[in-house]
Parts: sequence; C-alpha cells; structure tokens
Amino acid sequence: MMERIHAMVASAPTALERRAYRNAVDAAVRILDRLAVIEPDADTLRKCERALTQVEDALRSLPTLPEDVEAPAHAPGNPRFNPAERGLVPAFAIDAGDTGQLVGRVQFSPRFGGTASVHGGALSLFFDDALGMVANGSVTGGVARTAFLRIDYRSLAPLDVELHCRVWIEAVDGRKRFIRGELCHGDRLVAEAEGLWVAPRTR
Ligand SMILES: CCCCCCCC(=O)SCCNC(=O)CCNC(=O)[C@H](O)C(C)(C)COP(=O)(O)OP(=O)(O)OC[C@H]1O[C@@H](n2cnc3c(N)ncnc32)[C@H](O)[C@@H]1OP(=O)(O)O
Repeated sequence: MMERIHAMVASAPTALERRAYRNAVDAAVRILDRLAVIEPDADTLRKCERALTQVEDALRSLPTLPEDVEAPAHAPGNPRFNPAERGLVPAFAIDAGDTGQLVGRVQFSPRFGGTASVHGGALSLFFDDALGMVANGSVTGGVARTAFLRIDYRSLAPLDVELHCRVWIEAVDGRKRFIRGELCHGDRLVAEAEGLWVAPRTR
C-alpha cells in the first residue's frame, strides 16, 4: 500500500502540469457550456464533432493512470481525485474551511442546468463533494465514504449566479460523521443537505 502511495506521489504532476491540466479541462467544459445554450444547425454540429474527435484521438494515444491507485482521496497534486479539477463539479471558492466548517461560493454554469435553473442531480453532486470535504477534513481525520445523502430542494437555484454555501459537522459518533450543509442565493435558501460519512473499520 505505502509503495503504491509513494509511486503515486512520485508521479504527481508539477504545478505547471496541474495548471495545464486544469486549463485543458476548462476548455472542454466551456464547450459543454456553449453547447447547452446555443441553437446550431446540424452542419455546424457535424464540423464541431469532427474537430472534437481529433482532440479525443490525440488524448487516446496518451498513457492512462493505473487502475489500482489507492492514494488518499483528494491527494494534493493528483487531479484524478479532485472532482472540480476534472470538471465533475463546478469550481468551488472556499472562503473559510479549517475548523470542521466550510464557507464558500459556487456558480453553476449552463451545462449543470435543466432549463433556467440548476439540475437537482448537479446540486446533489455538489453537496456530496462539499460535505465530503468536511467529512474527510483535518478535524475528522482520515477517509470516510458517503453512506447516505439527503437533499431538500427549497427553491430554484439560478444558473450563472454566485451561490453561498455553508457546511458543518453535526455530530461524530465512532466511525460515523454526520454532516450538514446549505446553499443560498442571497438571503434565499436554495437547498439543504444532510449526510452520513462512515470511516472504514481499523481492524
Ligand atoms: C475515498 C474517499 C472519498 C472522499 C469523499 C467522497 C465520498 C464518496 O462519494 S464515496 C462514493 C459513494 N459512497 C460509496 O460508494 C459507499 C458505499 N458503501 C460503503 O462502502 C459502505 O456501506 C459504508 C462504508 C458506507 C459503510 O459500511 P461499513 O463500514 O461496513 O458500515 P457498517 O459497519 O455496516 O455500519 C457502520 C455504522 O454506520 C451505519 N450506517 C451505515 N450505512 C448507513 C446508511 N446508509 N444509513 C444510516 N446508517 C448507516 C450503521 O448503522 C452503523 O451504525 P452503528 O455503528 O451505530 O451500528
């Protein structure tokens, strides 16, 4: 196990490579964001597909990460374990987050939308990531997995608007970490989340 972690850390990307990786992912998600809002004709879309297929072919020729990497989740330098850097969740600006609480801002771009508002599943994805950060943070210590996640959607979440998020530890009971969170648009509550993260047995 330790050998595998060392191997992963040794091959972790440099800051420059990580920035380049992030820029490439950002370019890809900007395409998805444009495709979510435009009304192109079929000919334009076919040209678009051809150009994107060339990029895809170039990426397919590159080596992939080993399948059995068991490095800690969100390991620094490993973009594979950082959902925001992979474009899976929107980038999340953390304003405070070192004492078992997390306060931050997030903006959902058009690809996360249904019609004019954020898709419920995208909100759930976001909460799993944000609550997971606190559940796996320095206060609780160590890795824990989501056992359940409940979302209450209180009002429509607008797209392309900054939303404010707060996440906190509700209780810790042995291996169980109960985490709660809320997302607001200004003073208006958009959604609330509660979840349980369970740390693995030590023996
Ligand atoms: C790698 C880390 C990633 C960082 C954060 C990202 C989190 C993720 O998204 S992980 C992906 C989504 N989650 C998963 O895939 C998890 C799949 N499930 C599992 O692996 C297991 O069911 C797991 C780990 C949650 C619990 O399994 P296990 O350790 O065997 O728990 P178990 O011994 O049965 O139960 C422990 C306690 O939790 C409680 N519990 C477990 N699951 C639940 C649940 N769904 N609801 C309520 N209570 C539960 C049990 O009742 C028990 O309570 P008590 O100790 O009071 O009797």
